[in-house]
Amino acid sequence: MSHNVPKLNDPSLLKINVAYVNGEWVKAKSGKTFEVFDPSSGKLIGTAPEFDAADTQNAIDAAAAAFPLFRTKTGRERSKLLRKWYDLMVENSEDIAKLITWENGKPFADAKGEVAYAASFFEWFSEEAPRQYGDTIPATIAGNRVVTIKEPVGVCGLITPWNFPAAMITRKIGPALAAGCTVVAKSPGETPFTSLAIAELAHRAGIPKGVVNVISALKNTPKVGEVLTTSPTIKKVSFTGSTGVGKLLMKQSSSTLKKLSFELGGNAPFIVFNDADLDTAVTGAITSKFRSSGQTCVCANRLFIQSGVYDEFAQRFAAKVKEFKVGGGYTEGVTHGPLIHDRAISKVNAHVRDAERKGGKVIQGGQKMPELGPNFFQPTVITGMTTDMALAGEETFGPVAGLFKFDSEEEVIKIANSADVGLAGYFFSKDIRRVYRVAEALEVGMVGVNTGIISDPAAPFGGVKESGFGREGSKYGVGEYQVVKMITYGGMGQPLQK
Ligand SMILES: NC(=O)c1ccc[n+]([C@@H]2O[C@H](COP(=O)([O-])OP(=O)(O)OC[C@H]3O[C@@H](n4cnc5c(N)ncnc54)[C@H](O)[C@@H]3O)[C@@H](O)[C@H]2O)c1
Ligand SMILES: O=CCCC(=O)O
Repeated sequence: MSHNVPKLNDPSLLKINVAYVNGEWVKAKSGKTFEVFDPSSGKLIGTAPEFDAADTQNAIDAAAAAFPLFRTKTGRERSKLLRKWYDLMVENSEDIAKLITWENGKPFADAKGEVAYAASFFEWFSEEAPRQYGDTIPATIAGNRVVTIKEPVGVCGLITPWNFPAAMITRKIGPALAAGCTVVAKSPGETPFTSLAIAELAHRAGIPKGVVNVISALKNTPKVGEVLTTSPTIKKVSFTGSTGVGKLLMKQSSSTLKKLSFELGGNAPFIVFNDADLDTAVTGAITSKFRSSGQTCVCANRLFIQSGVYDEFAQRFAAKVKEFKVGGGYTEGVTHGPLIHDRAISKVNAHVRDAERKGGKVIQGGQKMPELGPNFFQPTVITGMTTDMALAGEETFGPVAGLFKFDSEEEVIKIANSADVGLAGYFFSKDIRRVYRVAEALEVGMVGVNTGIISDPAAPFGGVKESGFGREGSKYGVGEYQVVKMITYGGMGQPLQK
């Protein structure tokens, strides 16, 4: 087989034309399907069912029917199911990674890293499931006793993007199941096959029918989204994607006042102060900016370098970027794959051309790579960036690093915080007082100090401002899928005098 068509150890993990509803593999009632393409070669991978409103409603009904029993399972029982699912993810990691590379394009080594990351959410939440404690609260009213218990919020609608076809869906399903919720997960239209393979592993793990439903749509996505956000049966929507779509989904959800968690777009500042360890800063910038070819919501978008180290940083950073090998994700030695589609290429190209027009200097890359395929772009470094450029105000979501020069700490904090969004921020410094000061001053949900990698199932992931609200992973993750119920026991009498 050509390197573009991976041979799976277990071919039954590739689900063509079917989605997973109520424990069964089903087609769209209309029989309609949509095509999914390999972003490296542009070739067809296969077709997936184009679910419509009625199909989505069936999945919601299945999740609703499964909820009353699933919510009564003990935390330990739910833990065992998640643990089994985790074990199956690990056992099948090679195949899941092949699917990720095929439909997303990221290099196979990165895809394997994503599977480990994705599985780690099942592991983490299998450990959280049995430990969902309430409170005992001293009452103000004599004779009353007050306690709280945590209850699952109900049926959840989950919507995830293509950039982490495995990890975004497990980061939502893991805590939902730990809390005792049942779910309808809409897989991304660009990368449905990874999610569907994970659904097959749910089946094999013995997750009861209807608890996990994974559906697919491309053209019908807005309709499916509307059903998930307006159905009175759905009590919670968790969405990862762009800020624009987040705003629409929030508006739609207002009709039934759902509980919401939104992980939206970012525009991460990445700041290198004169006193930074430059080797660490260059390594951090490489990993933060170019992870998944710049297509992560926490990728550095604006790199602010203090004037004393600007030239040296730029030269060392560009030299590292020059060493990248761009190509198809299965090719040995390839470090960076394609972008997801031609719209992503157009946006990246527009940001580079705009920067050039306004005086920026491309010192590395800067061009499309049609010789490799339609969706490849050279990893790019631009110096002389200014705040009037498109890249400064808008997330590029691609392999372009724009270097801005700054002089003072006050100046850079002001510019960094001028964005409407606030997901991740990074900075590099060896001054302990500055480290505290700047970490506290940045208007973001997550800060990396002297590191470019912050993603960890144990750490709360989420943003502020127009990057959304809610936290995924960590000890806070399950709470997003629970409601706190307060119970007051009246007439309990006063404590006995001893
Ligand atoms: N904060 C995070 O954790 C995070 C993670 C990944 C991506 N993102 C953001 O997502 C963006 C890139 O992804 P994208 O362009 O695919 O985003 P997008 O918002 O267009 O799509 C994300 C998901 O939402 C679905 N969707 C799109 N329109 C919808 C609608 N009307 N109703 C229901 N679902 C709908 C898509 O099918 C996809 O599955 C970037 O802005 C990035 O920062 C954020
Ligand atoms: O792109 C969004 C998620 C990235 C991550 O979890 O590190």
